[in-house]
Amino acid sequence: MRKQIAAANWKMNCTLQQAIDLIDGLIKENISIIPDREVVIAVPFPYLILAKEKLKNRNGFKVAAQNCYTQSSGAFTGEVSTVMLNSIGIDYVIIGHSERREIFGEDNKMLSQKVDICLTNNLKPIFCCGEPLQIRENETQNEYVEKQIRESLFHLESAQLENFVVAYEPIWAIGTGKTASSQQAQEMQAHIRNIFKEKYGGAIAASISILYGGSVKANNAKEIFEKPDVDGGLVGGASLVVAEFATIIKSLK
Ligand SMILES: O=C[C@H](O)COP(=O)(O)O
Repeated sequence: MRKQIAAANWKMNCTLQQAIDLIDGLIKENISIIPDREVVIAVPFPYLILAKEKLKNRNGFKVAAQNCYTQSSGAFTGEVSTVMLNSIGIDYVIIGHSERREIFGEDNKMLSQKVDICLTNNLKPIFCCGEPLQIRENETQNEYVEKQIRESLFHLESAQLENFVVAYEPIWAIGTGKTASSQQAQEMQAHIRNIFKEKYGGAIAASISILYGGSVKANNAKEIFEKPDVDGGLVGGASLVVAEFATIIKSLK
């Protein structure tokens, strides 16, 4: 079911004490989450159980991992599997964040395997896509994003796309303070929905939550989120400040 989602991606930030303060601070805000909305907190692996425990009685709050490996278990030193994440009650996994693609060389094929293993182990992927600056300047961003989606997701059956979340994150807008305009976000997100419509039909396309990510802040979230194909945001820097993220949650439509 399509939901409006405010997702925090803490990335590789926070000591244990900072993580505790951040989650407690959010809880203290006492924001009530209505049924068709969700708040997802993607924390570093060491804090997953803590986040899960603290948020377990909070309606609408979900916990996400920021990555997973392609295999369920075995000799893969340093990796974390979706079987493990499922066993501690994690709800979502961010797949294919541009930092994973760029810094760790994750390609569309590997990401298709990560999506598969998430779905096998009852974890919902938040599948990230988005173009670098040069592609935007060449005006080939629509083809670029379509290729990312086609190569990583088009092998899925329609039923596997229930509860699926996509995050469009133009790389030139991540952590730069340079946000895509709400119009640019809407145009791309309508395009993404149309890609799913052509492959899977209108009902499936309409059921997918498509988030925007890239310098979402308290002062621009409302304008971006009110666009018809923007179902909330994947928020980096601003999710590390309680008051900022609380305002972003309240900006969901
Ligand atoms: O996952 C979040 C995105 O990379 C956006 O990060 P940002 O809000 O710091 O630009």
